[in-house]
Amino acid sequence: MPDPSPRQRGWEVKLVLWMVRHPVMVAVPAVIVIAGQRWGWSAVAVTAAGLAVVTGCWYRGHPDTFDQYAGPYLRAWCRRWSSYIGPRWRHALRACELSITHRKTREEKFPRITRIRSYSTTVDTLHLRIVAGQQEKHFEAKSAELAHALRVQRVSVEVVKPGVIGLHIQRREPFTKIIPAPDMPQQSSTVDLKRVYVGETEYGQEWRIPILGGHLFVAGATGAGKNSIPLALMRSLAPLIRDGLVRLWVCDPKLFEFASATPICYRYADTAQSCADLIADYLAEMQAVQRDFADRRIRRLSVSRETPINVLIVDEMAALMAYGDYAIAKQVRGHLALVGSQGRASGHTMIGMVQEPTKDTISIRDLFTWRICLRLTASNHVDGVLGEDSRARGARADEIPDLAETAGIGYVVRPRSRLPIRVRAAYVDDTHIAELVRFITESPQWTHQ
Ligand SMILES: Nc1ncnc2c1ncn2[C@@H]1O[C@H](COP(=O)(O)OP(=O)(O)OP(=O)(O)O)[C@@H](O)[C@H]1O
Repeated sequence: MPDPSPRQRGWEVKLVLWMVRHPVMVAVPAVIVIAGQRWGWSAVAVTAAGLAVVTGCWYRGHPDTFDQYAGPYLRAWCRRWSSYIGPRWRHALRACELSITHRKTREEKFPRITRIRSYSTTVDTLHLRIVAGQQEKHFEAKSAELAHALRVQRVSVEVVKPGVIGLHIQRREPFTKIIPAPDMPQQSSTVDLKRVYVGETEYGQEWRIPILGGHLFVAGATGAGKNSIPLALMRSLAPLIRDGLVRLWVCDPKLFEFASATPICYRYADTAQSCADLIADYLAEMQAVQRDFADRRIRRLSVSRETPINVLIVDEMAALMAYGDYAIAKQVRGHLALVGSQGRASGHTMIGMVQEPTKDTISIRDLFTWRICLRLTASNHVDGVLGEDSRARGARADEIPDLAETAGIGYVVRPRSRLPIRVRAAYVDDTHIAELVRFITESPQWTHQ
């Protein structure tokens, strides 16, 4: 490597590099000028007006295709030149100490935006080629300051590839409306067990989670809307419950949340002792299935009436595992640890809900494969639920306001990039539960109990 020169790169070289990086910004004016000189300016104006009319008709006439194919690019283009334009962008980065000054030339170097996408009206995704000497941790540490400097609500950070990071910029609250309860599919075969509908993501896409091959942990302060997650799953799985392919084992120590769904539960318990008994039976059933699989040399579950998926829903886990009677808590802790560590392959899935997700209250926290973090009261609980540094990367679950309008809003972490994504569960109220119970119990296939 040569020694750094005290001279800066020439302006004409910078201009050429800018033109190479922004070919569209060079090509469009060039085409307009050439076309204007060749066919006349009125022809250019008529063509431009025609294009605007066609785009307008597409926008108004076919929102589905427009929002999918054209919307993200057009919005991103507008944002590029309105929000992330050079001086404004550089000012924000400089204010947050996210630029690097060359030791000799004193030239400031800024991470360069290589890509912008606006998949929804509320969230922009930027790819940045960072300057040598920077890493994603610098951006994580400054994400709150950067959000203020850009006048947006939240900035999340992910690594895209070496030297390139992604910034996900939430401009305003994406969830201003309640997400309607999931439709109940008519046929079991139409439900993909690896992608069961629960709600929506901040990108305006469906939020789906697997129900087979792991366990689900839902953390949220009181009133955060934890129950909407298992209830939304129950509606999405309705035909499988009806056909005996999914069996629900529900521990409801609060005596309230799932009471109206009792008719469709395979087992239901609402006192500490009966919940402990239910969990003991669930474990015994799991071990019987495992023995049977071992005898028959079965290595993979094929879902059928004989070998259904067993879903154990434990509301308010801390009440059973930490706060209540010592002997019951000890038994429940041991049994749930076995379910958590061994239930995957035999189709024994656990959904645990908790208000205070500390390691002391929920000793088996790490056995859960998928985690959802709704509104929490303490910032240091967020990493405990979603994994190390999740809050720094943008999962600000403790900043979700404690309001009825924000119930069901939370974060999940994208498995590969570990990017926190804001999500909202669909809202299932008493009438939807009654409809679910009727759908299942009034069907001739219902032979569960
Ligand atoms: N997904 C949702 N969308 C909109 N509102 C919701 C949603 N889920 C719940 N709510 C509202 O928030 C209230 C509290 O929800 P819920 O009882 O599920 O919270 P919780 O987290 O289980 O609280 P607790 O632990 O105290 O039982 C509900 O009565 C409902 O009005």
